[in-house]
Amino acid sequence: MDLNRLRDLYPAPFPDNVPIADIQKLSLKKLLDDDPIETQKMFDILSGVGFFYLDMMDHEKGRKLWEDACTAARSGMEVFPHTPLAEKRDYKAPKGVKVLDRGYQVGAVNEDGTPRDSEMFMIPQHEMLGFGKSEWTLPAWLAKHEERFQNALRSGNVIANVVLGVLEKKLQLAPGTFTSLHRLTDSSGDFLRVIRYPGSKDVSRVDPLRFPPHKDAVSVAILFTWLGGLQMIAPDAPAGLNQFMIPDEHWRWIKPVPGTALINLGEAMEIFTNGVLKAGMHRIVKAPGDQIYHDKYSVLLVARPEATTPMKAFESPVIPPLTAEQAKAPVYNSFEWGNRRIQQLQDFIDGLQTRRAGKEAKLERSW
Ligand SMILES: O=C(O)CCC(=O)C(=O)O
Ligand SMILES: [Fe+2]
Repeated sequence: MDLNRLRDLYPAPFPDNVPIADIQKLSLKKLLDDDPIETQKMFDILSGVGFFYLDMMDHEKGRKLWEDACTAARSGMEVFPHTPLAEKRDYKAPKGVKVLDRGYQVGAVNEDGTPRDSEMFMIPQHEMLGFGKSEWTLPAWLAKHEERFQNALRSGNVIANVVLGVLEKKLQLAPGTFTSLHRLTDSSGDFLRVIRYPGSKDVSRVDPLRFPPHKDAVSVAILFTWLGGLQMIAPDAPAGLNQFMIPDEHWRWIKPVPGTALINLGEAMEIFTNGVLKAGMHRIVKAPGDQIYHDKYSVLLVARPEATTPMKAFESPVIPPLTAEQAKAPVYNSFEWGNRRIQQLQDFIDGLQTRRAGKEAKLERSW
């Protein structure tokens, strides 16, 4: 891969003196060919550590998605720093819709009006590709990039369904059990997210946490990122730690690998398989080493279950049946479930802000 063409995405090297996560790289071509060794590896990873790099370079569908992701990141570079905050904030999600599949979001804002930790915009797949009847349109500051977003969304759905197709087979579920719930045309809250984490000028004063520990409230997440900052919990960290209180020593850096996507599952897959598959916990901190001075961009594509899907376990010889206690829990549909999970994370973030500020503090949100 010609990294010279990607200088803008890799402005500084990843340092070699930080503890990195040991993450395997799988071949998209082999997964598409239903290679028994590669599909078994994927299943083992997704029922264990939860993250793998997917080589985008060994199949045409992967090369296409990689290009689309780089292009989406460059759209972010074009619009984020050059669009007034008020205009960005005008791109809102409708009230009550929490699944974060559309709109602009910014956390804390500096005194000079620039985002402190992160800013992001989301593009809803269903509307962006023109499915269903909808009045929805992109705001003016993003409209020029419409075709790029459409391309990335289409490519992302293809790759998510490769992963889901392998998983349903490994779980001895009927063909289509997962893939029929994640069609490109479904109304499901699938989205493209482009995130910018501003670089720091004064590193001594920065709060390292950019995005608190979380699991994604989705089925499959496909992440492209070029600078460090993303971390996962070390596989040998003690079990049962409070998700928000895990000490730094138990986190490992995820080193971005050119030409790959980082794949993890979200909590929907834990529910569908009653815990056989695992959603990887992750957080984002300031980029390591000299990367800290540069703006970091991420491009995330997610697949979610179709909106009316009941969020409960499927039956299969390899999925443990629900205990009597589990069976008592209410079953939400995918849309309700997604809204509740995001609300819970937001409540947590606001609680954290409040504790830090010593007084009631709610992040300003654009929805
Ligand atoms: O920016 C990243 O590396 C990951 C962002 C993330 O975890 C998310 O948007 O859910
Ligand atoms: Fe995430």
